[in-house]
Amino acid sequence: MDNSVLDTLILDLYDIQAVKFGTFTLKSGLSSPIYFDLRVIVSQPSLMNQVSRLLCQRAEDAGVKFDCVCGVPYTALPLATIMCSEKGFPMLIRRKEVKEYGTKRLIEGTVRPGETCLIVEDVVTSGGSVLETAQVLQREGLRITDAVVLMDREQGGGARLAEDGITLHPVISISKLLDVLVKAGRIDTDTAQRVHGFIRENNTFRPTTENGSSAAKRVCKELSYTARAELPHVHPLAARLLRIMEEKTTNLCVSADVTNSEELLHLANCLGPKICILKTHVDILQDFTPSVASKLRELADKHRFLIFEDRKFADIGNTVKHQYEGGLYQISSWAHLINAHAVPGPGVVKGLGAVGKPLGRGCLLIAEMSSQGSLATGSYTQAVWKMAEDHSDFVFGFICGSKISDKPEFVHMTPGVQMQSGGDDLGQQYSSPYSVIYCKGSDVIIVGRGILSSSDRVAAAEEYRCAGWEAYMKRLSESNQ
Ligand SMILES: O=c1ccn([C@@H]2O[C@H](COP(=O)(O)O)[C@@H](O)[C@H]2O)c(=O)[nH]1
Repeated sequence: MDNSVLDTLILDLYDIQAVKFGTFTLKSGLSSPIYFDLRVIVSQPSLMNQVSRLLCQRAEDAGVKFDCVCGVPYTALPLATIMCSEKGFPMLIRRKEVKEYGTKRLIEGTVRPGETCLIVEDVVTSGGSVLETAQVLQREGLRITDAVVLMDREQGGGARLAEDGITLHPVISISKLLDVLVKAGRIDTDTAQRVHGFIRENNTFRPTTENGSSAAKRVCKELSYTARAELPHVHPLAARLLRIMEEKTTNLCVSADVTNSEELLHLANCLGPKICILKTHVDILQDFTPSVASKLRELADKHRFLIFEDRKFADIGNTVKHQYEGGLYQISSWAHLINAHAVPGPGVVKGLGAVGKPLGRGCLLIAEMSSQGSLATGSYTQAVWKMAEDHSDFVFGFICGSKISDKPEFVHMTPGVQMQSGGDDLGQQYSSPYSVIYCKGSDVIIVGRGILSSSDRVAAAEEYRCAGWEAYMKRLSESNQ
């Protein structure tokens, strides 16, 4: 890339106040001696064209191969548009909010699962915005390997993205920017030193190591479900589930969210051959009786699936013991597995375990949720992972959006699955089976309305079974090549 072109661009950016020096409070609360506001370039058509050309050139010089382009909303959207218009690349648009009507899609444009999408961004600090967009695209089955960015603040974004297999290609680094501005006399060396110091002291990157480092995930060879069932420390119920999955070639859990017992039993009988787990919300049944539970158990034996009562226990140990064992539903007497929130602390697992362990039951911890704005992220998810590790005699897996533990004994189950990504009016967010199993490394897809709202539920379940299984086979064969 021609240095004089970059130097002129840097000076132009400074002159239109796209880069400012002083004291600025960032979104994170940090006080920064430098601030970028690249939004102002939308009013400078020739600069927009130049930046877009340089972004294309950066990708080209790095030999990046891609099929389509997506800009991180909002500043990079017009940049991506110009790149695509100039070079004839197909473009995708990421929505930040799901529409409340129409298709409810998060990505507009023609998505072809398996294709590679190049991400375009204006400024990268921690890499968080690029990752967020990458995750939405991955949920649609796209591969994300590279991102081009106009300005890298050199605060760890590149390293963070590399952990997720994304190479960052910056047109300008902050060091280069400071050099050019000092040489041109736009700022003095003290200002440049202050910024250098701030950047050094505020690196946002902390390598993830123990709980689900994606870098580690990629280098590990993957074990088949059967091989995992044979591991010495695997929970007996996890082993049973993994064997069922391999024998029936299914990683589909159907979420039987119906309100009538007859319909529930009918579903269990006709979808039984296609599924490894039937998930219930027993408290939405209008007519539950203990005989419904016994009939469900008979069907589970007949078709070889496990029953998962999605009760999401979240109280102190003593209370959850009663909720699990007693009351109207006597869940522990018929559900092979249950789940719990980690919010109350380890007491919730201890209480449930006191009831479930003697019966050979198992528990999943809710590490992440599929709903928009979920608070179960980041350090909370890590704490859940730790709680599972500490109680692996009862907890054998997670409800999560993607694989969070590298331990093959743990089973990862993901709700919010439909063939088309998007969501509902109440915040549910959907990813495809391919994205959940192949891209995100989860083990089981949990599908409710994707199947229940079909006029032919058996055919729909077969479609999901095939999609989930094929994604698993592809992941397995590629990881063992
Ligand atoms: O994070 C979560 C945890 C649980 N669920 C449950 O899964 C199903 C999803 O139903 P769809 O019709 O496929 O949306 C439902 O029973 C939820 O309670 C979840 O969606 N997300």
